[in-house]
Amino acid sequence: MGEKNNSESTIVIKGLKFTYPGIDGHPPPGSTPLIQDFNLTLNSGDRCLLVGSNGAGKTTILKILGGKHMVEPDMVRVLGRSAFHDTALTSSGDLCYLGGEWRRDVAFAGFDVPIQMDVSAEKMLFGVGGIDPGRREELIKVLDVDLSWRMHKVSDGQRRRVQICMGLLKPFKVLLLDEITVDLDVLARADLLRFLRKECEERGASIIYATHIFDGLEDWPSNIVYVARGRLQLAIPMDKVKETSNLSLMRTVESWLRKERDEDRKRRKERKASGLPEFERQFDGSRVTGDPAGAAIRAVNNGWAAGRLNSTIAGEENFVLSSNRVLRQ
Ligand SMILES: Nc1ncnc2c1ncn2[C@@H]1O[C@H](COP(=O)(O)OP(=O)(O)OP(=O)(O)O)[C@@H](O)[C@H]1O
Repeated sequence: MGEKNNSESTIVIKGLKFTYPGIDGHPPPGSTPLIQDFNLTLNSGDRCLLVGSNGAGKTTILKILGGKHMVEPDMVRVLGRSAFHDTALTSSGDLCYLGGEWRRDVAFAGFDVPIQMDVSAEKMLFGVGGIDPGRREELIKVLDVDLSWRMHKVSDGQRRRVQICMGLLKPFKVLLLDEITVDLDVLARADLLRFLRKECEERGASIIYATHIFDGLEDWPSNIVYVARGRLQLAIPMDKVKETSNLSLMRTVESWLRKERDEDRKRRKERKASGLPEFERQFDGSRVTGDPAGAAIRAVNNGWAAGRLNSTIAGEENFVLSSNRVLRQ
């Protein structure tokens, strides 16, 4: 973890920089990168908790690591290879990403399977070839899956259990989890976390887990990584966190986020006072992030685009301003 870089390193991020492309497929000219100056090394066996406020860039980082966004090959190495360019990393199951669109479909070794069709859990879990039967049995037990469940008739949490079970069938070397345990009941979550811990301790797998739910996580991570505004703020072993703070994990993270929010507010106030736009990442000609509704309204008021705005966009996350309307992403 941190600057250590040895033969056991499973993830090496060096000077990562990333900007989402605009509507023309290219980063908007002059835009500030969303992710910048990001360096991190993770070693075999690390269980890393990725924390940060909404919009900090956690999903973006996990997707880059999962090979879903292209970056220069030297910026991100997973198991010594470029996750985006080396598709064998995911198809072999060595690199596994569970999150995002995966919540709707099951992504298994590069294939997406709709999760709501009329199919039994058994068919899903036994329909995949080349799986160690012992591992499958263990996962079915850990996630307490009833093989007779019909996927279109089960609850969200039951469906999620089958999904997670599918996702973990192949013995991954690097696992990226993006807030996937939200629907699980306390028992399922605890058992899954125990299983994942064992995978790291016994097989030397590495896991990065992005979550806002700290319940039951107190003793799970070996490291914690805190990201704010796409920049790495902290990457430390959990022992260090415990040494420096006697607060619970949740309270510790809460204190970091409060400090960040107060600093953000102060910065915005200062920018406003000096006549600069309140939000740094606002209308850039094609895309609005940050406070999109506010920035979009300001952009339109300033004559940058003829907008079709109404109250329904307030509070939404992402907009593209086209020449005559605001499109929600
Ligand atoms: N496809 C996209 N195009 C443009 N900007 C995007 C896109 N996806 C996300 N963003 C922006 O990137 C920033 C980081 O988003 P990201 O989803 O990585 O944050 P996060 O830390 O995972 O947030 P949360 O905790 O809410 O899930 C946000 O400001 C968001 O608006």
